[in-house]
Amino acid sequence: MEFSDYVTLLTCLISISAYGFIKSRKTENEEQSVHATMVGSRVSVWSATLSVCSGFISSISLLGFPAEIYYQGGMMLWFAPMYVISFPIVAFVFLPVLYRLKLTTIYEYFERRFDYKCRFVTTSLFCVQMILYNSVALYAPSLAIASITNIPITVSILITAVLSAFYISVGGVKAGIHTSAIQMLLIFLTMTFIISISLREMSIHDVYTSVVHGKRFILNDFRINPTIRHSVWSLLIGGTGNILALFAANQLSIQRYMAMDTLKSAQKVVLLNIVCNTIILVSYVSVGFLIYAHYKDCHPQIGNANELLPRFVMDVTSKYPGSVGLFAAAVYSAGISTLSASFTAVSSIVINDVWKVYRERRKMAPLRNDQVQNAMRILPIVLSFISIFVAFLCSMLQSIILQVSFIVFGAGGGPVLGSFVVGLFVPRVKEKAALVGLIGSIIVCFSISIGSVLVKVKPVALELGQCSNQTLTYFDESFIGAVTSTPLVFGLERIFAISYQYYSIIAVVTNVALSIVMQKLFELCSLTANHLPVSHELVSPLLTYSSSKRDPELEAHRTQRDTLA
Ligand SMILES: O=C(O)CCCC[C@@H]1SC[C@@H]2NC(=O)N[C@@H]21
Repeated sequence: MEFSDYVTLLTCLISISAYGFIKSRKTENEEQSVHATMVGSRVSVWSATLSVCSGFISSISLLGFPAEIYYQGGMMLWFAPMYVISFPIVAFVFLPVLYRLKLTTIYEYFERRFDYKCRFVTTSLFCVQMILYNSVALYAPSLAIASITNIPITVSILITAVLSAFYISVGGVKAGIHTSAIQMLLIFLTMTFIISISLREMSIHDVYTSVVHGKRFILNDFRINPTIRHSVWSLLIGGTGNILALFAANQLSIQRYMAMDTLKSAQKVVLLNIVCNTIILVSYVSVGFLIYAHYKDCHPQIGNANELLPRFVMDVTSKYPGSVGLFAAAVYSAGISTLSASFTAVSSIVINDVWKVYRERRKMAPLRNDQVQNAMRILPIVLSFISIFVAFLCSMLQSIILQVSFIVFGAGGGPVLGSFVVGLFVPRVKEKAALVGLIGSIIVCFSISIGSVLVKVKPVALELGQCSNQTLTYFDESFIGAVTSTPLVFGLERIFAISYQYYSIIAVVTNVALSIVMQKLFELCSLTANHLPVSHELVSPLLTYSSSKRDPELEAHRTQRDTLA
């Protein structure tokens, strides 16, 4: 990186920090309640939309998606129709319940619907999931920065962690929401810049011809084999599961929705995310295709697939002063916005679902505002130390970070989503059965995730170009989904080879099925009396609506009961 790049990088980062700081100072006295400290309040729809969008667009997506397209082709574009299916489900199926119950964290729901044990297991799972995710999210920008500067990756990891903890401890959630909105705009700007600079050296027609010739213009893999990594089905069905796990059952998103004044504005935020996520997805695909077209005659030899985009930016845009710095700022801020948001989410969970509940159960005095505010400043710092440690471990792995994070969300978020679905749609299931369903789905998902490492899937070697005899071996292991490893007992290798996109759906199906079966069993053994009805506000309005249609008397009774209450 040149001097001008360092100036651009620092200017962007300092301006974003200053903006977050000023915004948070301005509103410091506005929000003193425990609720506001943890979820923020009165944020505009656009700020919240951009911040929800940026919540899960860290450097992992920024580096991972274009590399994925470059190595495997454009199938990921099927995420766009998948967003059109999944985000409305979040907005109209899950959000109304969260709003009706005025929850600060989603885990409160599990206690109200089931019991404290269910809340405890889902809370712990969330913390483990986010600590793993944070570590990958910390490693990704550090890797990018290390590959375009002389800064060693270890130093880069430390700087990123300190900056994210700083954002939150200085400004609280509100600063996080405002800075992440600005950071999202910076990401859009940078992607547009990379695309326009690249299109100066090749025409759209050249790019199209190259990707068609290089078999990257793949959009029509309709095979139903679940071991195919990216088929239309794995991306539509499995992708929907992933989006629901991320945007309906993850506190990182929920805390942003709950910062909206009304359900309607929160729903708008979720629906606008279809637009934001589609725009950014189209930019990943365009950049992936541009990278392929640029290197079609001589592909770069890089140590790690995630270094592909930084290398391309260095090769193509470095003649424009400050452009590499702009890219570095976007990658860094993508990382920082996600990290700061997830540090806040985990801190808020530890306070609300562990500390507060512990005191309540011990009949101790409720937490004071100043205690909550101090904890919200200190906890992000503690969490960043833990993440730094795990990120150092990540730097020893040579894994594909995008896939790793989807596995973490699938195995960690899928079971929680499953319990949410059981809670909302299967009123018959009570706490004991729900807990077995939850733990069963965690065991299944973790086993598949760990097992997937054991299975070697047939690699596809692709011609790289005329400049050497290299062959392309990244990312393509499960391209055709043919399992070639030694068969395991009971044909387990087929299960372990299932596309990582399906992990959330597998978790949901396992959780729901197991909960229903166990409930039946418990009822048969009379372990759980099934007489007590579940409060109607804890089940999906869709269910109460349809049951009231069938049973108007029941609904009349409920209305009367609610009026009295
Ligand atoms: O980038 C990350 O931190 C992890 C990967 C998350 C992928 C999801 S898919 C929907 C949303 N849009 C993106 O561009 N990335 C996230």
